Amino acid sequence: MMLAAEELSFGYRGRPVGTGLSLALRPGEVVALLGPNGGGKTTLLKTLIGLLPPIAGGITLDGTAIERLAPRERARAIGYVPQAHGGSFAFSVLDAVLMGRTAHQGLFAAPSRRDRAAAGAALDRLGLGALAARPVTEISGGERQLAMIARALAQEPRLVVLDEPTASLDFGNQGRVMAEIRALGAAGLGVLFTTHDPNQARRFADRAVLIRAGREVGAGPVDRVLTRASLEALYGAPVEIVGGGASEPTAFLPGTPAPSRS
Ligand SMILES: Nc1ncnc2c1ncn2[C@@H]1O[C@H](COP(=O)(O)OP(=O)(O)OP(=O)(O)O)[C@@H](O)[C@H]1O
Repeated sequence: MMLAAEELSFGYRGRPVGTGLSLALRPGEVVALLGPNGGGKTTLLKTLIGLLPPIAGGITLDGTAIERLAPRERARAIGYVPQAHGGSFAFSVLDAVLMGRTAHQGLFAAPSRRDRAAAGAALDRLGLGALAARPVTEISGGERQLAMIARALAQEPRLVVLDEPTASLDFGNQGRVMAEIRALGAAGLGVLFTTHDPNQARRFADRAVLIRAGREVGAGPVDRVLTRASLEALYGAPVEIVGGGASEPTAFLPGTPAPSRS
């Protein structure tokens, strides 16, 4: 399944955020979307999945205009993990994940055995099995974020769109979630995620799209697009590059180094 946007203008009523943006997400491909705060990443994601109407331009899923698909068809095709937020109702973790199955169920139908199996598998995959019965209001922010990812996976979508999926996660869980995202790509899903960490994009994504003030300023394979110069231009701030020897990994560091402390 392919998601494509052509010459998209997007934004809110009376407040355009971005223009002239074209982007394609193909099966088996992991794409990272990077850019400064307020640059339009979340607005673009919401537009791509049909939560916000485009101001101009078109979005298609396998060639069909997205607005011609019923919300249920869209929900089956694309899993969406919004940016982490605090307040929610005291559903159990399992029930929250089961809600990802809504697009597969009949109206008001109780979850089927298949729904429960998909939810259980998604919980186990993210290491949340032991938390299944806990209210989502009584788990940590990071655990809630993992539960939201499990909910999107329980949906068994063909494409997954994630807004800062590792924002509140500890170092170990960042690695676990990114490995999971990589695995989704390897399993043939198209994955689009936003991140503020170019190292994460470089390590786990195939392609990167850079947006600034709602306009694309770079797109292509991560090794080509993510350079010191492109990141300094993207964020308008100095970036240092470390490593990069023959067998050494390269990493980007924000800012300039502190003066020697010795
Ligand atoms: N509901 C809204 N109504 C009107 N304007 C909004 C709304 N939400 C966000 N904006 C504005 O749209 C612009 C883009 O915001 P958006 O959240 O898409 O940026 P972002 O790149 O995701 O930022 P961040 O990295 O800080 O999450 C900003 O100027 C923001 O103030």
